[in-house]
Parts: sequence; structure tokens; C-alpha cells
Amino acid sequence: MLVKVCGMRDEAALAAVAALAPDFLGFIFAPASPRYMEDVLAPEQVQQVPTSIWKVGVFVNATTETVLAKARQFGLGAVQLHGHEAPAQCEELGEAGLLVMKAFSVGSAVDFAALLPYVPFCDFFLFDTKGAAPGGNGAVFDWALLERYDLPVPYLLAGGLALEHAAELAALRLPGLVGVDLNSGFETAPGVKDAHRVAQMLQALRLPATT
Ligand SMILES: O=C(O)c1ccccc1NCC(=O)[C@H](O)[C@H](O)COP(=O)(O)O
Repeated sequence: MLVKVCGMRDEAALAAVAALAPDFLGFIFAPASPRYMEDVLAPEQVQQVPTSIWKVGVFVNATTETVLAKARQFGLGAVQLHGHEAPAQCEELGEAGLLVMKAFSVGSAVDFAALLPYVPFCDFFLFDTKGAAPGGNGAVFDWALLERYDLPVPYLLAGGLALEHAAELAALRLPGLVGVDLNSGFETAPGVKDAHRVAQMLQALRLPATT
């Protein structure tokens, strides 16, 4: 199971979580988020994350030019598009050499047909809980809605995940599911991750499957 830890904005927590070697670390470039990091982390602090970890810039309706400029400045290898970005923008960013993750908000149903135009241009999808904010709402959606997923793009599951979900997630078998995204459930304050809790989750998710 791949693990992305999102919303890094505290230098000490960044170092502690990076030392745990998650697969992805997310940095939020949306100014309205309490996890917006450009005011507290310098590009060099992001660049020094080990190259074995994908550095993911999380953007909400930013232009391609802005995303590419931030990717160059902060040394991002991947982008997560968390707004209403079009398939053509995913294509442009992929052609620029970035790994592209498109996030979709899930309410009481998922319209998989609406995702079809994104399929050729995304490396991953990310399903997150619909809420008042574009992301980081801290609420879980009904994962059973993904049982009918039949698209060829692998996805990460997001939305309110916390340690209490560890056993259920480790046993979860859903078509296309390849990873999880950890955020507010692993914080002591917005953007300050608790490396101890992250370590416990990584251990639970990386244990060999028993079934
Ligand atoms: O986390 C935010 O503040 C945020 C704000 C705006 C766009 C995206 C944001 N987060 C992106 C993520 O990938 C989060 O990890 C995801 O929304 C799940 O968050 P949570 O419900 O807190 O687990």
C-alpha cells in the first residue's frame, strides 16, 4: 500500500516524517488552506527531502504556468490537482514531465463516467471526501462507493483517515486502490504532523497481508 502524507508545513515534522520514508509527501500551494506552506518553508527545505520520496505540490485551480513555476522552484516531481482542473491541464503537466494526480471529491455517489476524459492524462486519481473546503475536511466517505470502480488509473484513498482506520485499511480490497493519503488525522496542529502516529500507520499498512 502506497502512503502519501499531505500538508507538510513544519520544518521539524517534515524532517521526522521524511525519515519514515513515506512514498509521497504533499505540500499545499493553495493560499486559503491552513496548511499553505510557502510562507514557512523555503524551496531549499522542500528540495532537501530525499529523492526516494515523491514531492507532491497540491494546487487548487492554479494555472499551468503557476504550477510549473512552483514545481521548478521547489523541486516537485508530482502535482495533485485538487480543484476543477480540466483533462487538458493534466495533459500539459504530464507532458512537462510531472507525475499527475487528479483529486475528485466524493459525496453520496461517484460518477465514474465523468472521470473518463482524465484517464489518458493521469498517473493516479485521489478520492477525497466532499466538504466545505477543497481538501482537508477531516471526514470519511463511504468507501463502498468505490467497489464499482473499473477504470485503469490507480487511486489513493483520502478523507479523514486516522489511526483508528489502520486495520480496516490494511485489509481493504477495492478495485484500483493502491494507496492512502494521510492528513488532518495525523496532526497536532494544521500542517504539523505527528511522526509517531504516522510511523504507527506505516507499520500497520506495510505489514504483509494475511489473506
Ligand atoms: O489539506 C488541506 O488543507 C487542503 C486544502 C486544499 C486542497 C487540498 C488539501 N488537502 C489535500 C489532501 O490531499 C488531503 O490530504 C485530503 O484532502 C484529505 O485530508 P483529510 O480529510 O484532512 O484527511
